[in-house]
Amino acid sequence: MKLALIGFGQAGGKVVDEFLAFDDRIDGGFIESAVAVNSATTDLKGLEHVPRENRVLIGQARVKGHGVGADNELGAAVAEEDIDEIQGAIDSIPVHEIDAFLVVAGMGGGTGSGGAPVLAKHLKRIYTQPVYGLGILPGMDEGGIYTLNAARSFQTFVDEVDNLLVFDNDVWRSAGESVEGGYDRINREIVERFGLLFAAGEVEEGDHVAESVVDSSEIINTLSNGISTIGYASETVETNSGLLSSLTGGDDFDEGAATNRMTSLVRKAALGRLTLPCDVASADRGLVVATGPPSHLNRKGVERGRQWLEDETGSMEIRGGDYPIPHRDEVGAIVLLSGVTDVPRIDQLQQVAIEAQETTEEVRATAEEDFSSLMDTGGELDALF
Ligand SMILES: Nc1nc2c(ncn2[C@@H]2O[C@H](COP(=O)(O)OP(=O)(O)OP(=O)(O)O)[C@@H](O)[C@H]2O)c(=O)[nH]1
Repeated sequence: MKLALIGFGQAGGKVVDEFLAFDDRIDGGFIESAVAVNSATTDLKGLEHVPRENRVLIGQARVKGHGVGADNELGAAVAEEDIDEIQGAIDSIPVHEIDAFLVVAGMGGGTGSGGAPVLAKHLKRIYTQPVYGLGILPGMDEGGIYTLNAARSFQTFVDEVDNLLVFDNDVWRSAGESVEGGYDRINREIVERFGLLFAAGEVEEGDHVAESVVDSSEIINTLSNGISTIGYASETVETNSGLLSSLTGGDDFDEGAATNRMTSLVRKAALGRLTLPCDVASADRGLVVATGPPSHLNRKGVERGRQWLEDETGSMEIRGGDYPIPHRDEVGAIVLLSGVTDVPRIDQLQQVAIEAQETTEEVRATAEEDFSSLMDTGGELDALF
């Protein structure tokens, strides 16, 4: 499906940059336009693939290009104040050509965490296309302010978008990895999963169209509301595209083995590491996509995988299809789980938000008490004079 990508904040911009590189690499054609929005000049300068004219600096009047320093209320305020600047870049997007907007942001910082929900609300008010979010959760060891920002803005972002796709940095960290090196690898993992999903809905005529190819309406119908997570599993295969194969006129492809392989890849994808770990059974809808060289994609395998997911989730809304990618030596299964509700990390974030709210109320109540006793003392003092 064709997307307009908008990266908000540093993480958002970097991930959008990586999406552009990925789309180019797989010849996916799923990105119509890409925009990056930030309150920090250096972050915008560091991007490689987002066109310069599509990089928007906001909040100049307040923070002079230095970022909002993890203050997500300020992030939201500068996004609201400079929404016209952002709209100026969006005006260059041929919106009638796109199937959806995707707003990408790290939930732990200030600019993206505060600004992404503001932008999503604005887009929904103006356009009829669905507006999806891709929210990146902070690692647990990043410090309280990051968790608190994520806890505060997560629900707002969910409420403003048609669906929030979630990636939890914490689950994808590797021990001993440098932060920067870690993000480069993590960003590749992000774009491979979400990119393959969106590219799946963008198979054009002449692109080896199989009967059961996934189309964008199936992705849109799966992403109906709430939050989503993605699982992915792949296996290297012999593509037999070499000289021997062209001489013998084909390969000794084993249909039964391909069916079993696909069924087990679907299970591995759903039960392995998800972008946001959750109880698979709590999903409301799902989509199974088989990717890889057309000769290795078989309908029975996808169908069995789809039925298995139906049993696991008890949902009647599990869709399935192919995304043929010629010249790839990997067969893979993408499992999109949407409307998931049993998510320990989100429960934990909600708890943090509740505690923060209670602390704020306690602080306010104590301040009010102190103030009124000060006033009483003031009254007594007045009486003395
Ligand atoms: N996956 C991933 N996460 C990142 C990356 N860079 C930062 N993050 C995460 O994003 C959060 C910080 O958000 P940023 O995007 O850096 O902050 P910002 O929105 O630019 O806001 P300010 O810097 O406060 O103005 C942290 O929780 C990091 O874990 C990245 O390249 N990839």
